[in-house]
Amino acid sequence: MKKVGIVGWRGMVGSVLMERMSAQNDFQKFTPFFFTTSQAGQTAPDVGQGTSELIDAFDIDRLMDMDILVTCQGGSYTEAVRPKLTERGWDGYWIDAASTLRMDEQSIIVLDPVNMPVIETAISKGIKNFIGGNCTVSLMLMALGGLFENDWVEWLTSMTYQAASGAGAKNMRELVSQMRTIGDKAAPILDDPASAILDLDRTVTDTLRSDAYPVENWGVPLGASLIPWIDRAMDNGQTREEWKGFVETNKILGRSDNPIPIDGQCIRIGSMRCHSQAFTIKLKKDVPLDEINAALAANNDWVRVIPNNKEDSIRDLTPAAVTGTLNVPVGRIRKMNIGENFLTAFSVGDQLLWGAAEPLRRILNIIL
Ligand SMILES: NC(=O)C1=CN([C@@H]2O[C@H](COP(=O)(O)OP(=O)(O)OC[C@H]3O[C@@H](n4cnc5c(N)ncnc54)[C@H](OP(=O)(O)O)[C@@H]3O)[C@@H](O)[C@H]2O)C=CC1
Ligand SMILES: N[C@@H](CC(=O)OP(=O)(O)O)C(=O)O
Repeated sequence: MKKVGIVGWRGMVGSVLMERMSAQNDFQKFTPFFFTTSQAGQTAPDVGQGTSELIDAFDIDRLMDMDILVTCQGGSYTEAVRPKLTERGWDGYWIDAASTLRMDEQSIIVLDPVNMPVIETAISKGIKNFIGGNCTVSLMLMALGGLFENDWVEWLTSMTYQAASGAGAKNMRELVSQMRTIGDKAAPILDDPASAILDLDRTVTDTLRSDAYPVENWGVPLGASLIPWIDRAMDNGQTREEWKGFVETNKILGRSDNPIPIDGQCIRIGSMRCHSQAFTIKLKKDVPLDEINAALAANNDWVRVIPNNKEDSIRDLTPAAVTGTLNVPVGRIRKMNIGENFLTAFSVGDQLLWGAAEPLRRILNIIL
């Protein structure tokens, strides 16, 4: 059996990956070795193959002994360790959640329901770095894969509503703690049915602006507000999250030489782990809506086309409905007033599953 080293298994993405791998019996297919940057010598998780010790994740000799390394440890770990393994001539497969190597020529961004041919070509050419894509990009492609597969997209904008989990575990906790603070401060007014609505509103606003509101991680209120900025600034006014939409999508589709223009605005909202996106899509031709719906639904096993009516949309096309599942609903699909070649749609997806862990466990299985 192949030896697979797993780094970052107890972080947020790593924990979701471990859950999925256990649920799918992946650990029966290889011999796992668990690495750590901080707990070497402590007991490793027992995934059905007995107990073992955690190995130092900076021990290059031990890493070199692995056939495949899977890391959810983050970009600084990748930067510190991957070059050392290359220098020492390690020939194994590197599977990584971090963005560091995504645009590297020696790497492929993996999303096999969408780019299996690109992955197969890469494996046959001897590519060894297989990197999970940006969550927003992967979820957009899972939702709209049918349009790209048919080469109908001339250009696309994506306006996002991104969950707290994309910023990490501490930020998720802080969002809930912000919600609690609002609830606590508003409770006396809320509990009095005769209270004036403007008193309630003023109390919430005062809470948002007060020192009691916890903003250590977000820097500003997210609960009962939003944050119109994700990741760092690029020179052209985009954020890096917005930049990834163009470069990563085209790399995943294997069309970096003939890219589809993609841009938009990425916004943080107060959902826990589901990213949502509203699309404006310029089609290359006037494709009838029933053909569009059929192509979207047929693209992969997880996309769900939601009929464009109130009942279905508010029930099935929300973070509350999707969180913790692999379903990627896409709905609110219609031609826009501005012309028959203009399509709008809205999608939701769990950013820790298809947005992070699932493409990694699937590429591991493909390589095995
Ligand atoms: N968050 C996301 O939505 C996405 C993240 N990614 C990428 O995945 C990588 C990892 O992200 P994420 O999972 O959010 O990182 P986390 O911060 O949750 O975990 C990273 C590491 O922190 C260490 N750690 C220290 N204290 C704790 C603790 N109390 N509980 C758990 N782990 C702890 C662990 O390493 P050790 O055991 O060695 O101490 C762990 O592997 C990043 O590169 C990120 O860019 C990719 C797609 C989406
Ligand atoms: N940037 C994403 C999460 C993430 O980790 O993205 P990336 O893997 O591209 O760094 C978000 O904040 O929602």
